[in-house]
Amino acid sequence: MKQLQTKPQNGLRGELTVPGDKSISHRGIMFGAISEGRTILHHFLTAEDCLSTLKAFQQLGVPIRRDGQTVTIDGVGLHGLKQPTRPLEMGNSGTTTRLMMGLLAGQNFKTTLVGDASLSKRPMKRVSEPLAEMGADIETTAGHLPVTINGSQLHAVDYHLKVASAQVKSALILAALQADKTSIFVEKQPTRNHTEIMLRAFGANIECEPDDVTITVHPDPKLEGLTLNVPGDMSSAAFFMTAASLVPDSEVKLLNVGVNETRTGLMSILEQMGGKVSISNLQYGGESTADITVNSANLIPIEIGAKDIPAVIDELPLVALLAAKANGISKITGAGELRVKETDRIAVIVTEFKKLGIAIKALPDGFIIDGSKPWQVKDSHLDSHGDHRIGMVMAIAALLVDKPLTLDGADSVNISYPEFFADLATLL
Ligand SMILES: O=C(O)C1=C[C@@H](OP(=O)(O)O)[C@@H](O)[C@H](O)C1
Ligand SMILES: C=C(OP(=O)(O)O)C(=O)O
Repeated sequence: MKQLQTKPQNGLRGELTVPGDKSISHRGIMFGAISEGRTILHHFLTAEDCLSTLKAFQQLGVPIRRDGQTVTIDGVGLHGLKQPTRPLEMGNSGTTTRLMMGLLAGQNFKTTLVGDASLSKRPMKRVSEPLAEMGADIETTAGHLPVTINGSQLHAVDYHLKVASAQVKSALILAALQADKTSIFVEKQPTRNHTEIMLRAFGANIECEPDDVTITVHPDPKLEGLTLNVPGDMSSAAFFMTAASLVPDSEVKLLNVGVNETRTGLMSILEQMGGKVSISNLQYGGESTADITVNSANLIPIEIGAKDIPAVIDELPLVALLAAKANGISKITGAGELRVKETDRIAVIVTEFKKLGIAIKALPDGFIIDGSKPWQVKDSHLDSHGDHRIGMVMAIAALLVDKPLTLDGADSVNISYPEFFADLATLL
């Protein structure tokens, strides 16, 4: 049980470099592993989820060394992975599991993937079913982990995705690299596009149409290792962007954050709510970065729906917190995907916010929140429910409360942001 910092005396002030992007760190390991030659990742995210990916590829026979945040991968090529001697441990990481299902479906060996209790409850048919249309032979446990993948020759497909999910899309792209012909995928909605951007940088022939939802994948690319600086994770920066907006008298600058536009939903939402956000030092590239400065502001309520969700999917607990301090009623819909994350994030946000007396109501696919009502602590024992993002959002919420609060399961931050509490302390 951790004692949380409650209402700070002064505003939050300072500059921070947040850890490397989780999505890009996972992909850096995976794509480096299946390339020829050496890949070096700088500012790699050394959190549990990305370490699960790193260890899994070591078990697949890929030489990978890590020295702090620098990872060196001696790629074995698309056909050079080796059958592991035991099941691969996915830990808590949905991204590792789903992307690896796509990659391993086309290999010439059998693999079993296992995970922790939370991951073992998350749906895997969303990946195994479309992969089966490509000829993949995957056995799930009633749609969940453990999953056994009997690698086989895959064939090309023309497939319309049924869920707006970058993990499902990425699994299909990785399978399509190993198919007999060219595949075409059409997304329901644009989702984060790191797989497309990064695989192209490694040498894959992937075309993305201007409609942002149609992706053509040509098989059997020659992938070559490269050196990559992982940008700061927008999803981690988002905690401090929210905190700086809500704690009066704050100014926080977040350095070198990835601003890929499939990830900047929180910035647009904050702007629409009257937040004070500005960017500087914009560095264009495959994955652009910028410094983001946020000042405290009085916020107005917002309504967001399905089309807004993918670019802010992991930050929705923070949008709920912003709404809980806005001067009116906010509505978030189209976010049913939150129910199948590390926890049912709709249910746990409502449970935890109610402990602080926040006027929040669950919808099947979102929330209604009345931020005009004052908060009133009803239960001072907060709980992450083992979900890293819930633990961190409750730590930010605590900054707005003037009674002592504790957090159970604070260790869950190690999944995506082990330095979270230390970084927060530097701003106080
Ligand atoms: O592809 C990725 O790296 C991710 C995609 C998203 O999941 P879905 O694809 O399930 O939406 C996101 O929630 C997750 O944190 C990371
Ligand atoms: C949903 C998340 O990750 P994953 O799906 O990789 O477990 C997250 O980081 O919020």
